[in-house]
Amino acid sequence: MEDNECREGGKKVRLANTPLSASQILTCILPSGGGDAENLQCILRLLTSYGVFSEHREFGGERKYSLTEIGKSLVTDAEGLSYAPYVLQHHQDAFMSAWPLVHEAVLDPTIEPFVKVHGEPAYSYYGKMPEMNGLMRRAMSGVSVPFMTSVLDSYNGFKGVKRLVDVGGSAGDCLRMILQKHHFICEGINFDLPEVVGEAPSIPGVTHIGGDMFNSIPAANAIFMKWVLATWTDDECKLIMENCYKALLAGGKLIACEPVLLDDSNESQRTRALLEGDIFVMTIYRAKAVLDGPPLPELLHYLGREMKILIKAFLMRKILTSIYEIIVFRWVGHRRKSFQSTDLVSDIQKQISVFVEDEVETPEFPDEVGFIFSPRKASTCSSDEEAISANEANALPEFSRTPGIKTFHKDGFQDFGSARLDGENTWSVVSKEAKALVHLNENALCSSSS
Ligand SMILES: C[S@@+](CC[C@H](N)C(=O)[O-])C[C@H]1O[C@@H](n2cnc3c(N)ncnc32)[C@H](O)[C@@H]1O
Repeated sequence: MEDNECREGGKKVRLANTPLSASQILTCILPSGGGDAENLQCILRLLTSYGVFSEHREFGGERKYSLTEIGKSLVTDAEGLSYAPYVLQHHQDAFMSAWPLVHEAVLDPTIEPFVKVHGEPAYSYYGKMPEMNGLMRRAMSGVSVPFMTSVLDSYNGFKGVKRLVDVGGSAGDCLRMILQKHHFICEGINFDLPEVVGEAPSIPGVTHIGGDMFNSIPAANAIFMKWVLATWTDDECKLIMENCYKALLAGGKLIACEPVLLDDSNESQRTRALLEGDIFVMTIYRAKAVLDGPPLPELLHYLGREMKILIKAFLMRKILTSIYEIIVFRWVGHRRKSFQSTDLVSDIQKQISVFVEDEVETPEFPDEVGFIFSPRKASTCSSDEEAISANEANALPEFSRTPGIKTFHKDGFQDFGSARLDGENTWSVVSKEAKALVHLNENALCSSSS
């Protein structure tokens, strides 16, 4: 029986959020009788004080309760989705046992509290517990579907993409929604850990591929990544993003969608949700261990100047001030030689000047503006011009957590402060996209604060 259904006289009925007393609610929970309505009332009153229920009481009469908007978000909808699995997921024993060690993250940030308790990182722990992985997938579906509805209403950057990979895509809901909206995308690849995609439902147009994003990522025109980077350290983010760079075909782009902290530590629900999320990640996922790898300037040089801006933005988390940013990177011209961001968020524009590296060629890509904003002909998968060649598609680079990058430019990171912009066209596109993002963030705010 669904959470918002009840039996009355042996018949299943859907409740219309009519205020009910504790004993009426108890009858819904335990149709065959029993239970203690008084104890239930204690819980209902507390939840009312937290805004999950509204209390209705005529003078001296019985207390009755109806669901508020927050309460409704915990009730499964017609598709079987709700925020409830997310709440349950965050309160599993394995997580709760890490919280008493949260102070350890301050004393010794190199091992996250979860690892201190369980002896291994969260994702490898889930991998051995199918029920934890299952709850994680349901939790992600419940929160991602409403979020993606808002993203897809506002964000227009999938145009022209033929092959899209969702890195860390869980059960594939985000990809399903993107493909349902954008029929020109011929192929969706849901890429996640083998034990996660192994249990994912089959989705038309979507291939589930199991793997490790720290090794390699399937080739694509565009990579979508939501709520993935936020759970990794800066060093790990660099490895993931480098693998994205290797996987993207010429003209491809990375669409990263991540929660970012607000500058102001106010008491709003939104700020609290973000700050709590940050501590959750710190406790469960994100130790600050330094991986073996190339020194930062080497990697930055290898990645190119625009990637430096994103990495720098991540290193300076504070400068990002919106709840969810979509940061899009587009590779233009020749792969590896140069690439140019066209979609940086406004906050980054204001606070980080663009670093122009002399060695990086100015991209020759006259159609860049049109690439994003001009209406494109509806394309089909058979277009030779845009189809990915078999060679390209199969060119999955092998990449380990210790990449052997040799190039080193000692001044790679020092010019970040210099105030040079690289072309009016790019920046007019940037500001258009930034406006769209502001709108998107407002939508995300509405959906997150409901
Ligand atoms: C917070 S969830 C986000 C899920 C999904 N993107 C969404 O927004 O609904 C992070 C995802 O990253 C996946 N993941 C973790 N480590 C990974 C790895 N090394 N390679 C690929 N995916 C990984 C997890 O299994 C999980 O599905």
